[in-house]
Amino acid sequence: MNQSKEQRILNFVLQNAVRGDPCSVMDTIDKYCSQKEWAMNVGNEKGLILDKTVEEVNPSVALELGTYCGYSAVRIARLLKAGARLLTVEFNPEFAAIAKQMIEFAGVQDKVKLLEGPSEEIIPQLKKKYEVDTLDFVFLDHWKDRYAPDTILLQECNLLRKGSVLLADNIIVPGAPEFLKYIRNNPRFQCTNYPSHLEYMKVEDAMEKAVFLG
Ligand SMILES: CCCNc1ncnc2c1ncn2[C@@H]1O[C@H](/C=C/CNC(=O)c2cc(-c3ccc(F)cc3)cc(O)c2O)[C@H](C)[C@H]1O
Ligand SMILES: [Mg+2]
Repeated sequence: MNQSKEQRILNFVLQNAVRGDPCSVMDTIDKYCSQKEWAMNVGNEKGLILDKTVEEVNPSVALELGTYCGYSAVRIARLLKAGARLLTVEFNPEFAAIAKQMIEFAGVQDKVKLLEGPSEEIIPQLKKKYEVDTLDFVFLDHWKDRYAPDTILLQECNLLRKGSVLLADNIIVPGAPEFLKYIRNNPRFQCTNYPSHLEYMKVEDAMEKAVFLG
């Protein structure tokens, strides 16, 4: 059976990146996806906005919704302090398997826990099953129509505290209109928009940061 694009990306990393070097893994994925096959990794331009936000928050517990190939999991995990952890959620078994290998090759597996399943099932389990008190940082990059319901679910599950930071990808392309409407009209969130470009393209995109005010 012929390989998937995601398998080709992983193979390119395994053959060309430096094992144990997260930046080498990120650069190799970006090289492949800009020169050979486009893929929906957050990429290096929006990745810098992600980096700055993670460094600013310096989270002890971070959550990512939508692991895909693991590019942003590697990107986030490389910046985490000793003892901090990233929980990343992916419901497609093929992508979860690829991301697991990507995360291990990058050498950040000790900081990352990949949770396989749909976010609407995993989020309510975070406190009891995954020993989470509250989340310091959440990166939303899964199906765009799920950003708003999952943000509501995070609140219902008492997983946000005063100062928790949400960062959402793809505010312009593909767009997350319901999320924007919800978060920008909600007095419990302080929102900031970060204009950028779609990964590997000259198309405008943006990220939205939303700080929970408690
Ligand atoms: C219902 C279950 C919800 N719960 C879930 N629970 C767990 N995992 C979930 C859930 N919902 C989805 N996932 C996983 O997350 C990933 C999904 C990621 C989705 N990302 C996009 O669609 C996108 C598109 C473009 C784009 C831009 C321009 C174009 F022309 C084409 C494409 C660019 C971008 O940066 C993008 O992030 C992964 C594929 C999928 O299995
Ligand atoms: Mg995205």
